[in-house]
Amino acid sequence: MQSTVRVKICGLRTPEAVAAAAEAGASYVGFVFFPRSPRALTPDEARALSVDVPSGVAKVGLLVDADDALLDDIDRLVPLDMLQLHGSETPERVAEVRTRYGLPVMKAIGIADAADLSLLDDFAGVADQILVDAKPPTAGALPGGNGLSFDWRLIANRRWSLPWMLAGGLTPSNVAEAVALTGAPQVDVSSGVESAPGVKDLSLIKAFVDALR
Ligand SMILES: O=C(O)c1ccccc1NCC(=O)[C@H](O)[C@H](O)COP(=O)(O)O
Repeated sequence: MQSTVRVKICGLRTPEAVAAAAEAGASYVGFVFFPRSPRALTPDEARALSVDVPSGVAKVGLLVDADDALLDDIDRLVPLDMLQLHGSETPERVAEVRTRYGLPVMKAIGIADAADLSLLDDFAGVADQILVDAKPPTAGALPGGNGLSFDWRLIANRRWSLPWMLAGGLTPSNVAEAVALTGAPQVDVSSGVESAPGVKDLSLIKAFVDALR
């Protein structure tokens, strides 16, 4: 299958994983700045890793309800191309972050059932992209990166007002089906290319991208 689907590999922590993502053909790499995550990086660690990202591959910083102090640190140290806001940020906060840091913002929206779909429209005209992810299973779970899918039929045939990316429980085995069903122009994966939480498997990264080609 020939495909132009753009891929984001999220939660990278080593130069080897960054190289594997770039060599496989990923368009984006994601750095997680959420201390409770097994994939968390400090701004200094992300700065060191960003040197290994080839030009043409966008560096995305993932944050969860971050305050300006953390964002200021990251902005000072890490040459990011996009911010991914993965908490309960409001449209007003998204607009504020976008203006303050001068970077495109991708807002993550968690979907569990049809009632959640209206949230997708709340960020039109505010965010640059929407990341459509599975809603976290419980209040204490990580806000994302749980390897869980939602019912893709909920967004099949949807008309989108913003560029968007599909996430949540994607793997080398199911990503082609997910794209066929939803028409996703872009996909994002973390757990599905790991051998353990926070440990990327280089062959799974390649298999994931190859599954779309
Ligand atoms: O990855 C994390 O640990 C994480 C922590 C807090 C918020 C979001 C997080 N990850 C989100 C992602 O990696 C992706 O954007 C996406 O949700 C895919 O996750 P997965 O289902 O693991 O492929």
